[in-house]
Formats: sequence, structure tokens, C-alpha cells
Amino acid sequence: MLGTLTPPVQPQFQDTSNSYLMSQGLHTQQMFDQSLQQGFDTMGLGDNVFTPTKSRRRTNGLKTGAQSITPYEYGGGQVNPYAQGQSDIFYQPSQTAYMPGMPLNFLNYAPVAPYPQKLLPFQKTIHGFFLSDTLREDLQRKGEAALQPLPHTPGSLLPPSVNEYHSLVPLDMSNQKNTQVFGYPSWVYKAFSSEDPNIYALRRIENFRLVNESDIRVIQRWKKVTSANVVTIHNAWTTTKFGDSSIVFVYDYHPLSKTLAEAHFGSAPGYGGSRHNVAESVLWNYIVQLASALKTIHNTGLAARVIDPTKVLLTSKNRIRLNCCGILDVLRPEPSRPLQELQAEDFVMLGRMILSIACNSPLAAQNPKSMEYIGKNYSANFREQIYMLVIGQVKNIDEFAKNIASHTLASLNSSMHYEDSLESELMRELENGRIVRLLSKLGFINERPEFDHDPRWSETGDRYYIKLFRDYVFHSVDENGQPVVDIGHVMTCLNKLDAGVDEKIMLVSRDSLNCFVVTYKDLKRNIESTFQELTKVHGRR
Ligand SMILES: Nc1ncnc2c1ncn2[C@@H]1O[C@H](COP(=O)(O)OP(=O)(O)OP(=O)(O)O)[C@@H](O)[C@H]1O
Repeated sequence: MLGTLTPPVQPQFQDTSNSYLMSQGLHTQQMFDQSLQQGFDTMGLGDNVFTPTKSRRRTNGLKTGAQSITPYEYGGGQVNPYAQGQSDIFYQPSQTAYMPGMPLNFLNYAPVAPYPQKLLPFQKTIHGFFLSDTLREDLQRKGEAALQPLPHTPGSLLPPSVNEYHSLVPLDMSNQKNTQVFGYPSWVYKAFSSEDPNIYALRRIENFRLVNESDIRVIQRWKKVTSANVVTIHNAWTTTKFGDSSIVFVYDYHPLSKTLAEAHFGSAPGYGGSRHNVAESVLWNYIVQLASALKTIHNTGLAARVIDPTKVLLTSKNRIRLNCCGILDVLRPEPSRPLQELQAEDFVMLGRMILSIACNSPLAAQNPKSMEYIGKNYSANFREQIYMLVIGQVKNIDEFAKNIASHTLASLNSSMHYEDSLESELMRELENGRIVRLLSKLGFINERPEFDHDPRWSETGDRYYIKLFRDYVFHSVDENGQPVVDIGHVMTCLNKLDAGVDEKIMLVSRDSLNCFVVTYKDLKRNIESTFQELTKVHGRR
């Protein structure tokens, strides 16, 4: 019965969740010791043999001894980081997940393929519970870049807002005016919308006067182009807020993206800008992605008209998007030219762009020796496809798609692999999301000064266990009274609590004079009802 003070007892650990160990016919205490030990091993902390020893709990700065009452402590032996357990309590063998007649172990993480290469227990670390470092860093850097404001610059000529967009941040790396692509200088700004929570990229064409209002209507058609390889356009309008007559095109903002020109011809950090040959597989990947963009654009009855290394964005590793679509249709409409002709030009521009990247030179398309260079450094098939594109032999996207089919399959395969690995990362974060909710509840409940004199929180009240459970999870000490900081233990306890398993644990009062045996199930019920009560109190106010 909970709620009564009991003298120290030898706990009866009935870990019904640990069916794997039970199936091996081990005594429950042995099972507990073994799985606990494997938990240490997993974190690279354990010794080979777990020996329950005299525990020492922190009591007002004094260490007191009591017989075998702290279930969570070291065996006192040397820490052996190379100790290898037979199984892993955090990622148990699949037969523990389900056995006929047994309930599912919802406290366990459910790993999703692809699995990382097999690691020895001592190689597993805390990182195994969370997003991989590279992905986390990547996403964090993108988040940071997205939110970064422009440092206050007195005398800045940027307007504080244009239409519903405010807090403009220039994205151009240089302030040189380049009129090569559009015939007008263009500038790009990151901007925050006051109408929705999104961030946009505003492309301003300087000194452009829209003569025919209807020319801008083509943007409505471009808005319908939905492709993973095209930067989505949202709107376009004219403005005088920049001190001239400008036209502004609003696109999706992709933080930390680089143009292919910056990546391959410049010295953009992280993307190379090297003088080495670009791998053929990378170039095929670009071709496949841009062919996919063209397929959507051409099927919508439009032509891209801008395929240039400065107008293709590298938004993450090997992931590209055609930028600035629709601008030339407003700046330089070509109503008299047949659409097929404009679409055929897209293929020539694609060939020239790939040629320039392969030759590491923006001017490669003008150099007659470029094809010779391609012949020497790349496969015959690659050379042939580029040649056909550059001389204008490719007229139709479906015909081109057939020519590059085997490379499309290779790209599809690698992007599906990537999708699988992202899904397994997501699965891990899903579990961690559960844990955060649980931790928040515990945080709301524990150490509330208003309950200081509430009998339910006193040492005879049922809420007292929640307090002791917090100590059990977070405030364990080893036999020398040193804090044990083992997140593996924390995750295991919280997962078991969340699943509300029947397993019993022993909670020891801070003065080590009392201990209580409770199940995670009881604790879960207790925490739930306390939290419900708290939210009701809040609701009444
Ligand atoms: N939609 C977008 N989202 C995020 N960044 C973008 C976006 N569009 C452009 N950028 C970034 O803005 C910078 C300038 O882009 P821009 O297209 O003007 O390239 P550029 O090399 O300066 O071309 P130009 O010489 O024609 O001005 C680049 O670093 C590019 O990555």
C-alpha cells in the first residue's frame, strides 16, 4: 500500500518488461543487476560485474550508510570503458519488443532502419538518443541565419518596410551592380512578413518601370509551379520605397543557400569553390534535378528562361533549386516567340551551365576547347549528353528524360536513402518529444513553494513519492557521495514512467531512514492526477 511509511525493505524487483532476461530464466534481482550493469556499459561507464554495495545517500552534507538500499549506484570497481554487455537495455533485441502473450514494451525506443553500423556498447554515447550532430548543427545554423537581423546601421538607405515585409537584410555578398542576367541590377533581401510567420527572399530589380501592367499577371501562372527543384514565387509588385522605381519579386527564403556560381567558382565556405574536377555523379545529380524542374515548368506551359550558375541555388548538400523563375517573363516578355522555342533554349542554357561547372569556368561555353576537356575528364555518355544539349539537339523534356533515365534512378535511390535516414532521425526526436512533455510536467509539479505546508506533500502524503522519484532519477550519488550523471539512467526511468510499467523501484528518503517500493504505474497515476489538479487550479484563476 502506498502512503505508509515503511522500514527499509529488500525490494522485490518484478521487471515484467524485461521479457528477454526472463526468458533466460534469470532471477529477478540478477536480472535487475544485469540490465543495470548493461546500462552502464552502454554509456561506457560500467564495470563487468555489478555488486550491490553499501549505498551512500546525500543527507545534509553527511554521508550515511544503509544496507543495499540505493538501486542505482556503481559497483565500486574500476570503470572499464571496454566492458561489453550481452545486450543493450536501451535498444533491446527485437524479441523483447513483442512475444506472444506479452504486452508491447512501449518504454523501449523503436529503432527504424537504416541502422548505423554496428557499434560496440562502449562506442554508444548519449548522442544515440538525439539527432545526429551534423544534422542538428546544420539545422541550427539555418535557424540562426534565418532569424539573424541586420545590425543597426545609421544612415542605412533600406526602407524599414515594403508592403507587408519588414526588417530587410541584404543577402548579396558584394555591392557590385551586375546587369548580365536581367539587363538591370538586381538585389536580394531577406524579409519578415507581418501577415504570416514566414521569412521571404525579396528580389528587387533596380530602375525598372513597368510599362504594361498586364505583364505582371504572368506571376499568377508561375505561382502554380510546384516543384521541389524550383524556388517558389509568391508575388510581385512595383515600389518606389527604395528611392527609384523598382519591381520586387517575392520568393521562398532558403537560409544559408549558395548559388552554384558561389559554390563552384567562388570560395564559399563549406561548398568548395575548388579548382578540382567536380565529380561526374554530382553533375548528373544537378542535371536530373534541373530536368525535373523543367518537366514541371514546361508542363505548366512556361519556359524557365534563366538557367545560370548565379541563378541556381544550392539549398543543402547536393540539393538544388532553380531561382528567379518568372522575372524575365515580366521584364522581357516574348509574346511573339513560340513557347517551344523558348523551352528549347532552356536545354541549351542547361548544357552551357553544366559545361561551365564541369570545366570550372563561367566562360567555358565560349571556349571551343571545353568539349575536348570534358571528353578527357568525364565519361563518353556524359560528354554526349552535354554536347547534344549545347548544340540545341534536345527539344523536348520527355525525350531528354529518357536519355538520362539510368542517372535519374541513381538519384532517386540516393534521395530515398536520405529520406529513410531522416525518418529514423525523426523517430528518435519523436521519442524525445514525449520525454520533454513528461519532464515539463515534473518541473511544474516539483518544488512548488505553495505546497510547502500541504499534508499531501509531507512525508506521509502520497505526493511525497514524486519528490523522491525526482531524486531517484536525477540526484543519485555513487558510493563516494559523488553525483552520478548518467543520462542513460534518466532516459530509461522516464521511458518506463511514460509507459507506466509494472516494474517496482525503491525510493529512498533523503535522510536514508525510509524507503518505499512503488511501481512506475503508480507513479505515473500519481503524477497525472497531480498535474491535472495543478491545471484545474490554474483554470479557476
Ligand atoms: N530565395 C533565396 N533564399 C535564400 N538566399 C537567396 C535566395 N535567392 C538568392 N539568395 C542568395 O542571395 C545571394 C545573391 O544572390 P544573386 O542571385 O543576386 O546572386 P549573384 O551571384 O549576386 O548574382 P548577380 O551577379 O546576378 O547579382 C546569394 O548568396 C544567394 O545564395
